[in-house]
Amino acid sequence: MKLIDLAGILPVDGVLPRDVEVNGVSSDSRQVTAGTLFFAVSGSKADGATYAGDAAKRGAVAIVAAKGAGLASAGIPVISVDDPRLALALSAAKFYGRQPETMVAVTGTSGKTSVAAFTRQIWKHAGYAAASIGTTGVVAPGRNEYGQLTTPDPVALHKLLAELAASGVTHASMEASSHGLDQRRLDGVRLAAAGFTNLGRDHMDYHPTVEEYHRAKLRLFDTLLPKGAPAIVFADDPWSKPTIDAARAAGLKVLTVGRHGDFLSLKRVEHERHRQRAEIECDGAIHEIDLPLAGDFQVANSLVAAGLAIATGTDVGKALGALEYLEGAPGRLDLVGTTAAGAPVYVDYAHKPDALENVLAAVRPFTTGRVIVVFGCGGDRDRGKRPIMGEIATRLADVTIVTDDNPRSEVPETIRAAIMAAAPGAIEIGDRRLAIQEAVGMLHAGDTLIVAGKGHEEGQTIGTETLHFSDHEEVRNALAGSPA
Ligand SMILES: CC(=O)N[C@H]1[C@@H](OP(=O)(O)OP(=O)(O)OC[C@H]2O[C@@H](n3ccc(=O)[nH]c3=O)[C@H](O)[C@@H]2O)O[C@H](CO)[C@@H](O)[C@@H]1O[C@H](C)C(=O)N[C@@H](C)C(=O)N[C@H](CCC(=O)O)C(=O)O
Ligand SMILES: Nc1ncnc2c1ncn2[C@@H]1O[C@H](COP(=O)(O)OP(=O)(O)OP(=O)(O)O)[C@@H](O)[C@H]1O
Ligand SMILES: N[C@H](CCC[C@H](N)C(=O)O)C(=O)O
Ligand SMILES: [Mg+2]
Repeated sequence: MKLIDLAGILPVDGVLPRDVEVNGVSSDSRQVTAGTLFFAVSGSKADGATYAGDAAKRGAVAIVAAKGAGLASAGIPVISVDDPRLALALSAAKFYGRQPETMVAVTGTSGKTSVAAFTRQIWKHAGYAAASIGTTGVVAPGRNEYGQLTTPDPVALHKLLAELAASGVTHASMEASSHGLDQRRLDGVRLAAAGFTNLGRDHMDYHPTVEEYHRAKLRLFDTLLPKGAPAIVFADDPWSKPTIDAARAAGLKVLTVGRHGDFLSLKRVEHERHRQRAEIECDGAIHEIDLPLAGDFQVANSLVAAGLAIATGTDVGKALGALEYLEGAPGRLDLVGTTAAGAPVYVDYAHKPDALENVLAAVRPFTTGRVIVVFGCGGDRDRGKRPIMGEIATRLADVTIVTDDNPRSEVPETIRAAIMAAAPGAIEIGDRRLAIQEAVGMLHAGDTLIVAGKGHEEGQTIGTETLHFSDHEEVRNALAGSPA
């Protein structure tokens, strides 16, 4: 790519000859090689401007920096912009070029991974080559990779989108995290539609208030979606109305789903143990769907996913019919096994209050005995959620075992103590393996066990070390060793 190709994005004129070759874009000086355009962004730990000299030494062709960054001494040309993160996202989109023709994104506190996975499955069922991108990684035809971030950084994202498009993927669904939206990671993505699931307490270590957290999520609707594009909004959440209002004000075509939904209206749900029967009305016609997943929230996620698929051209009957074949995203109310007496054990990714509340409520209807929960809270994350989750667990479960999640740099006992302070009667077992064994050993016929917080994760981070750890493996081992 020539520098001039970025003319619509960056004020390149007069900085360098127009035909200078740019052979890469990066915001990480460590990734810079000869010919890379380096973007100095200010982050949570460092200011990229500090690394301008490093980038220059490694052969950067120029530096894109915030106005007033004062990089005159870097020794290479500096292009000043208002928003270097935005400039990076748009430049990465331009540099890598191709994206799947139909891209959708979903945001919300809970359900993003599930909705992205369901949308991919619906499209696949309808015959499209489809991909999903999110917390559990990238899934596409012939591709299944573990990922680091829920919303990848724009350079990695656009490289991936170009690869997917080149491999024939026409439809892709992705998660839009509040960090990703705030940090402009999605700004260069050409979105056809977007979805909203719900809003609850999350990432209070990053967003100062829940209103600001909501505003970050709203960028998807009021800034990123083109006017007139469909916004699929779950209608039964306390934050649905402000989201609908904002999407309408932004000139979007708002399609609501759920019990209060107009586009896909949920008329009735009958719970069975590991499945549920739902009656969904669309355009005056009732569709009876046998959903092979447990949990009210999975009905909500299925409706948002079906809404996204239908709004981007999938036939209604095909989209709703595909719900009968859905597989849950790994580690989301994931039935790992049952005891000999038939008590189910689920691994679930609930690591925030609303998710924990939902998952515990979801299993109650089919639990004739006790609901038992094993969970902890991650270190170096929002401390405020710890007592809230302790209260929810003891209110909704019959037996609560408080254990370690990813303690990271914090003292595990301190994290547990903060949960225990609001969890009267809870049992404390720091070692997650022992906690799972103990819980499985307690199960009688009719009981349900939820091991919450780590879902699909394959490691446990203690200090700076991540050791292999899988709730799925631990549950299977405990079930194999359990007598009853
Ligand atoms: C707090 C946060 O969101 N951090 C993300 C952010 O980093 P940052 O911009 O704050 O970077 P920084 O470390 O302060 O450095 C500033 C700049 O200096 C650059 N630098 C740094 C060192 C150097 O030698 N040279 C150099 O150029 C860095 O590359 C960066 O551009 O941008 C980076 C690139 O995109 C991300 O990798 C990084 O994610 C960190 C690892 C992270 O843990 N993020 C989590 C909190 C996150 O984003 N989570 C969300 C939501 C999860 C969910 O609930 O689903 C997600 O989307 O995954
Ligand atoms: N629609 C929903 N409403 C409430 N809780 C939900 C919903 N969907 C999922 N959950 C709960 O949240 C957990 C995470 O679900 P999922 O991974 O789909 O959401 P996410 O938004 O991608 O979360 P994260 O931001 O942690 O990646 C599930 O394991 C379940 O406990
Ligand atoms: N994307 C989230 C995942 C949290 C998962 C939980 N197991 C924890 O470690 O707190 C985060 O990094 O905050
Ligand atoms: Mg996710």
